[in-house]
Amino acid sequence: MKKILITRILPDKVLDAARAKFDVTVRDDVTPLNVNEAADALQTYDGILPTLGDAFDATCFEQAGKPRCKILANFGVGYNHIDATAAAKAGVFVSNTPGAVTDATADIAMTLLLMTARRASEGERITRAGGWKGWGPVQMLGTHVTGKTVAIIGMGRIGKAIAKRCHYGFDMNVVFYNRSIVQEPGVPAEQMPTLEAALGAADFVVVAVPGSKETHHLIDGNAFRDMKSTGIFINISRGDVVDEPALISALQNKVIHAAGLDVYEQEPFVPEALRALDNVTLLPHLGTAALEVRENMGMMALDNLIAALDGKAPPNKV
Ligand SMILES: NC(=O)C1=CN([C@@H]2O[C@H](COP(=O)(O)OP(=O)(O)OC[C@H]3O[C@@H](n4cnc5c(N)ncnc54)[C@H](OP(=O)(O)O)[C@@H]3O)[C@@H](O)[C@H]2O)C=CC1
Ligand SMILES: O=CC(=O)O
Repeated sequence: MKKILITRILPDKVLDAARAKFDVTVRDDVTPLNVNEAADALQTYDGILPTLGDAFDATCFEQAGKPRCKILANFGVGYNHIDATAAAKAGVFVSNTPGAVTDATADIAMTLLLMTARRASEGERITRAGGWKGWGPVQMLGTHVTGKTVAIIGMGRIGKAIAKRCHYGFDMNVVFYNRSIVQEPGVPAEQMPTLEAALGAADFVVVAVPGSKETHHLIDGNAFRDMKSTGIFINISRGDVVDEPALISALQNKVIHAAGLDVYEQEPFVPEALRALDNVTLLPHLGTAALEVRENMGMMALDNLIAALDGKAPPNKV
């Protein structure tokens, strides 16, 4: 039986399906594999089902030499923790789970957008603490969402699903910035020629690009200065797409109005300065956290792994 490593506990449905085919080791830990552990896994297992943050970087492939492993079947669409070029050189397939994550992640973007605009987490904290003294017409006034302009940065699968929700659900005007021309944004939407133009046009900015060398700190201090001072910033992509200290400074100095975040530069570390701010909504990377979604992601990753260990190209090879 082929030996595989699953680097986090997955839903039972996925683990049962994996155990029916393979000799499975499941790592019972929520911290990512470090470089040494990742290199060791490449030498020990025929296939690996890694996820967020597991350090399959260039150093790990150098360390592993000629690996036993044939595939890194990533659990998730974002694979910025894997050096796909180094993997290809080492003869290791890399696959991901596109599509399985799209709607759930778009829903979390909308959750953040609404919660932040309407000060929902702040209100919840007050209510839970017994601090609500009664309804008042000028109490806890937030930002109205319907009819406003949203700028989507990265108009791929998730960006388009967010655009659909904004346009059809909230009558919002959609503009976007994307690396290449998008022929079919899925809703009436204007592609902006520059990031600056998109940021400047919007009441809400939602970031949905992949993490990569190219997108590292794409959103920096200048980007926040390009936004309206009433603007609300949402990030569901990867933490390091945003310069976090610049975001904190922009919030503290009222360069922008508020922010809603699902991802952070050094997860699970969330800076105290961010946690101290009332005008931010902070979620613990909940984008795909729904059982059916995690099952679908797992089964998709497993299909990729099975294909590669049968000597075929995985269906979702990146
Ligand atoms: N919070 C969470 O739990 C989740 C987060 N994610 C994150 O969301 C990301 C996006 O996923 P998905 O929509 O499926 O990916 P896609 O590949 O479908 O979309 C990414 C889009 O970003 C664009 N893009 C890439 N680089 C740049 C750039 N430098 N400037 C502007 N646009 C750029 C791409 O443009 P082009 O057309 O040129 O390629 C593409 O349209 C994932 O990579 C992952 O990091 C995903 C799932 C859950
Ligand atoms: O962050 C999750 C992913 O699928 O990427």
